[in-house]
Amino acid sequence: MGEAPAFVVDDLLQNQDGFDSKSKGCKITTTIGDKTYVIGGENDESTLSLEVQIFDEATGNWATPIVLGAKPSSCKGLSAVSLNDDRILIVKKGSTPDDCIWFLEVDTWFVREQKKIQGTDVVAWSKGARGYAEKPVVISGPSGVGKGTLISMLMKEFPSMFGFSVSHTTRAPRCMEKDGVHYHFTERSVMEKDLKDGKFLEHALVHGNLYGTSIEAVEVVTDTGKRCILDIDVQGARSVKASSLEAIFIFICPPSMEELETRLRSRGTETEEQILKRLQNAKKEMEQGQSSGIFDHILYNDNLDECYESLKKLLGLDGAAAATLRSAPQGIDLPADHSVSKMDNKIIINCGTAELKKASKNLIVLDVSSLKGGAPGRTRGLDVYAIDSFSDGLNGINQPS
Ligand SMILES: Nc1nc2c(ncn2[C@@H]2O[C@H](COP(=O)(O)OP(=O)(O)O)[C@@H](O)[C@H]2O)c(=O)[nH]1
Ligand SMILES: Nc1ncnc2c1ncn2[C@@H]1O[C@H](COP(=O)(O)OP(=O)(O)O)[C@@H](O)[C@H]1O
Repeated sequence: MGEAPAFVVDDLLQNQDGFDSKSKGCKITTTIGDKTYVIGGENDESTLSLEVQIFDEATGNWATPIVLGAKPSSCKGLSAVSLNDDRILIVKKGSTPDDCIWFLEVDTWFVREQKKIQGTDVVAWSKGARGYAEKPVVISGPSGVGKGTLISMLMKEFPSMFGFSVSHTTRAPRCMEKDGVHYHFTERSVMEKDLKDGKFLEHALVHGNLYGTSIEAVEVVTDTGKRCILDIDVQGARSVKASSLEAIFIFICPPSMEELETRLRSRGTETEEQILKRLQNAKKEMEQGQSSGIFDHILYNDNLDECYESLKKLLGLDGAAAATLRSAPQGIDLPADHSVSKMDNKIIINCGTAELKKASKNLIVLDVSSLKGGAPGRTRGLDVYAIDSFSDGLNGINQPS
């Protein structure tokens, strides 16, 4: 339990209507229900770190929660607004355009689940990203069915469109596999610690080894504007389905178990013992893949070229527009000097800069009505535009520039 900073107690005694966050010194407080979240901590003279403490009004106690997700870097100041009582939108002052909007999730589905697992207070950071990235693609299927082959074909034909989520695994590398490219080959103790620290979107024990998708593995792909491909087993697909990562789920089936065995053996990467284990697990995976309701599409990989064409078709890549280059998602350019308020689903950022005033655009609006995703991972769907507060008033909000 933490010590209550004196000024925060003062703040807690005052109530403001409408705008629910207050700042004092280097910290900001936001009250949701019985709990007040105190965000910020002095780093040095000019920067703040984003520590989190919780004051529970019902018990009068202070708590330092477990903080999941990649934490925002230090900044020069903060503004905060609570959204839907389950997350706090944070605007970091004086930060780069792609790093100024963050969400501290305090009661989202993910946080509630983590609270149950950890048995204590949990909050989770999620970085805000403008616009939408196309849904990630989850590909599952038994060992040797051709998942890797199909994914390689897709990445070769559409290198600017797809990026591979590089998983962590405790299994040993095969002779052609490169660390950081095919997998992050990891010591079991290291991976277990990272799992405990909440760095993974999902993980599973497969064929006797740990495999997992780190949050970062998905984010590094999505941040480049590419569509993320995950090659994971059925257990992992189930976890992703339950998470905030909205994805397309595809299960690949072999034409027969005999053919699956032939492919596994001819690949020549496993020992006899490993092959037998994979074949045994394949039966279970086939049953789950076809009956669990997780998968949106089931493809049969009999003839490779035909299966690849079907895969492209269901990803919308069979037309002329298929090779269109995707651009990276844009950041949000906020000046250091600004104040923040809230109106329904719109966050109004008043930018007092001379440059913006000259251009008659001194209010920036963040429309948060269509947020998608969230911890673990990015919060997408932020719509951002500038308006002229003097001539349009706030009625001008519906005039995106
Ligand atoms: N849950 C989960 N499964 C994974 C992950 N990465 C790989 N797998 C699955 O682990 C299984 C074994 O993969 P691998 O050792 O590369 O063997 P292969 O499938 O025979 O090529 C496959 O079903 C993969 O889809 C991951 O990050 N999470
Ligand atoms: N349709 C297919 N017909 C014949 N061989 C295939 C086909 N698809 C993949 N293969 C071969 O089967 C083996 C296993 O494929 P791979 O992509 O490594 O499977 P997975 O990633 O699902 O374990 C590889 O040697 C690959 O070249």
